[in-house]
Amino acid sequence: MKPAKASPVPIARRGLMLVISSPSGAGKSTIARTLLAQDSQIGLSVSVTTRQRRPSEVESIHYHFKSIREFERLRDSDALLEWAEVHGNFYGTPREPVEAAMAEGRDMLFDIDWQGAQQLQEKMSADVVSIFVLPPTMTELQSRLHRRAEDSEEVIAKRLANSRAEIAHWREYDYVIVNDDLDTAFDAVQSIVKAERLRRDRRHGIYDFVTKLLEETPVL
Ligand SMILES: Nc1ncnc2c1ncn2[C@@H]1O[C@H](COP(=O)(O)OP(=O)(O)OP(=O)(O)O)[C@@H](O)[C@H]1O
Ligand SMILES: Nc1nc2c(ncn2[C@@H]2O[C@H](COP(=O)(O)O)[C@@H](O)[C@H]2O)c(=O)[nH]1
Repeated sequence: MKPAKASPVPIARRGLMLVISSPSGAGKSTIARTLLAQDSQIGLSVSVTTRQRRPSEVESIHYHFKSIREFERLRDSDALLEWAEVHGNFYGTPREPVEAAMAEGRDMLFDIDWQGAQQLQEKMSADVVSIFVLPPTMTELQSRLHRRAEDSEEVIAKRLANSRAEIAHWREYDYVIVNDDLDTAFDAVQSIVKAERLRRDRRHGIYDFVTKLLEETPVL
């Protein structure tokens, strides 16, 4: 009897999950914004948070601002792909937009902390590409938080106090970049995205090739 021919199941090309983390003030949101402005193929995952809105922030563009009760309702109904308490507030990634983007092969950017990065890595490691951004010095980190002038002295002090513990997670990331000169740091991120897309597309191309190869009927 002839062995049954393997019937390969075609896989759709999935989107990249680009995770960017850093201690507060190192510049990840600045880099993320520039990337989103220059690369229309990447969408931003807009998080939910219980933090107070900053004067410069717009609802549903920067965050979905929620009460603690609303956040808990989302978390408890499994509507968040990951969540964490960061600097005394809750933050989480809405699940539905991410699953839709991945299934449609659209790339997504996540500006989330190391706890969120760990959770995405555990759940969707094949799709995750993670980047950790370091400040050039701790003094410059402090200056950037002051120059940004968006948070109170108390909040800045708390974020600086947390920065060393956050930096300790740098080894868990695929790439680590130092954001000294912004253009140089941005170039590095762009190169990472380009290389990872090539890797993903090549893997996908090889999959299609192998699928066709196995479908061939051998001439005996
Ligand atoms: N390379 C750089 N040189 C000088 N200033 C920078 C550089 N990168 C970012 N900044 C400035 O530093 C401040 C903090 O940047 P940003 O808000 O992007 O930090 P962040 O890492 O996203 O912080 P948070 O986690 O608190 O959101 C901003 O005022 C930004 O304009
Ligand atoms: N685990 C998650 N962390 C998140 C999310 N959204 C943002 N963040 C991180 O929180 C801190 C503080 O952000 P800020 O806007 O208050 O300065 C920063 O490290 C963000 O990356 C999330 O959905 N999940």
